[in-house]
Amino acid sequence: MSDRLHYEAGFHVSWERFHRDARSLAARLHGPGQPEWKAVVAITRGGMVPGCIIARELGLRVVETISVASYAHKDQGALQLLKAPDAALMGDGSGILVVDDLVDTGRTLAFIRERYPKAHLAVVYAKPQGAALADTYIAEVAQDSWIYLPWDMGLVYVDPLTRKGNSE
Ligand SMILES: O=P(O)(O)OC[C@H]1O[C@H](OP(=O)(O)OP(=O)(O)O)[C@H](O)[C@@H]1O
Ligand SMILES: O=c1[nH]c(=O)c2nc[nH]c2[nH]1
Ligand SMILES: [Mg+2]
Repeated sequence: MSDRLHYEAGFHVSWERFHRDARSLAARLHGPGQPEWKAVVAITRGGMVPGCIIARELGLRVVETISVASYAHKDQGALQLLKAPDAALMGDGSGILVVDDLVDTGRTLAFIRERYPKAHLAVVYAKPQGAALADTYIAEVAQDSWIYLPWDMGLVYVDPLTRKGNSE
């Protein structure tokens, strides 16, 4: 059963909105005062979509991935690195833009921060519990809301509020 069933509300994000918000994130990471970014590192899988949009906006051709999995089974709370980015590229994270779609509890970003303390951690959406772990984010979403991302949804028929006006 998915975690999302335990959330009070839903925050549904269309492709158009996600693209706009990811572009806003890119704009915040660009310009005076911002470092010359060496690379975008997307946290798979959700970070690959904003990672692509940001790399395009900022003209960055070096794009890496990091894959982190949570294992609730044996060791609850433990995260495991399934795929590390290139160590020579990463160093301590200086000049590296790590991108994810969202931060919720903050466990994923805390794991990344521990390994790459100087990296810039950028996410599109942040829930209050994990927001402080992100260096930059675009919109805050309530902790009790499940964020429905466009690649997890499809178009469906919705019943009208009333049957009035329909011939039987
Ligand atoms: O702040 P946290 O509580 O750690 O949660 C945030 C992470 O959870 C989701 O990824 P998930 O691990 O579900 O994998 P996915 O990106 O492959 O969907 C989301 O994309 C973030 O990476
Ligand atoms: O699609 C998602 N929406 C969320 O709100 C969330 N929180 C953790 N992981 C998540 N994935
Ligand atoms: Mg993810």
